[in-house]
Amino acid sequence: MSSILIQDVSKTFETKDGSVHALKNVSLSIESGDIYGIIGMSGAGKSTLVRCMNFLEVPSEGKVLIDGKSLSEFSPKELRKEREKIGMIFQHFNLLMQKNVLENVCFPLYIQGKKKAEARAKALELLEIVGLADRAKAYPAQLSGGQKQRVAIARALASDPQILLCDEATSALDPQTTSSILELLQDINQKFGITIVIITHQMSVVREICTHVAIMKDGEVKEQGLVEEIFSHPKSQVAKELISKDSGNDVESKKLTQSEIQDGEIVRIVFSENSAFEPVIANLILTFHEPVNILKANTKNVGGVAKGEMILQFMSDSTNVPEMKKFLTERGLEIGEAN
Ligand SMILES: Nc1ncnc2c1ncn2[C@@H]1O[C@H](COP(=O)(O)OP(=O)(O)OP(=O)(O)O)[C@@H](O)[C@H]1O
Repeated sequence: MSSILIQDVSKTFETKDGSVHALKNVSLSIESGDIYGIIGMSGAGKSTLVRCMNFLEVPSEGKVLIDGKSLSEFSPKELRKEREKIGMIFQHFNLLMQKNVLENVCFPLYIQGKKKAEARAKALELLEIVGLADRAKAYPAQLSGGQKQRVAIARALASDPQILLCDEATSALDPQTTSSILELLQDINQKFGITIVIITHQMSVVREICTHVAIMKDGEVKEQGLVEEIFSHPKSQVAKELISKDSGNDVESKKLTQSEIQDGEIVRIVFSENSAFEPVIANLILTFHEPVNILKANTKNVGGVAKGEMILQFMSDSTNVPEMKKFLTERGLEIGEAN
């Protein structure tokens, strides 16, 4: 397992049209075993940041430390060795189209100096792990996008990496295939303890598997922390925007018109990491035998638990409101005033 520490990293590209400040004083701490999401819109600096993590891009300023060792202090030979610890997968898979699946996975093993038989045995083991052992003889052109990404993952695992960097690895895939690739990445993280960094522009990818997230805009990290915490209490404007654009809303945001709103008390409830794993609102209604208006709901399924917020309105003549609020707080929901 390996940790990555990014300290005050800036990266400036000099172009004929002037300087491009792709990263501005970025600091991140990715712990061993994390699945860490880096999210932001196009041009935010995500790819540049992830390329700095293995020094494919050398920062203009600041340090990158892997397991406490600064990459800038390595000799070119040591850096090559260190890079073997860091696998990478990409949006367009980058497979060798003239080679079959088995030979694609063998390729990094040959570069490490492994003999053909040994390389093939290991490649087959890896293909087994990614669920493609039966396609070893196929060529990339004969595979679906999801299968190609599985081959790329097997190839990335060939050098027994401790870190796997995934640059928009699911962006070219449909939602169902995306989920199956994310499941595979989660499996790999758990089975082999590999630290995974996922670059994406889709919040749904972050909430499906990431433990932590950094939200980038204009070369800066605007917000970072635990995924659950950021989904429950986004602070930055960009986090709020990304969460509201997340197409995976389990409950559609619905605003009732003024005429539909009666004059009962209105509260804002927040589902957080402490919230109960149960259909809380349904149980509230069943327990108190009275209706509750859901004026607005913006909840999402984060790792199987509801996260987000709702605006609720109690019946205007209800005498149960204090007890109903108690019911909600006992289930780990936060209650505040709706504004
Ligand atoms: N080699 C380069 N030379 C000049 N400018 C670059 C270079 N690489 C990246 N940039 C610029 O740096 C900024 C950040 O780019 P980067 O690719 O890191 O963003 P991103 O968030 O990964 O975007 P995308 O999702 O579109 O790939 C952009 O303005 C980009 O044009």
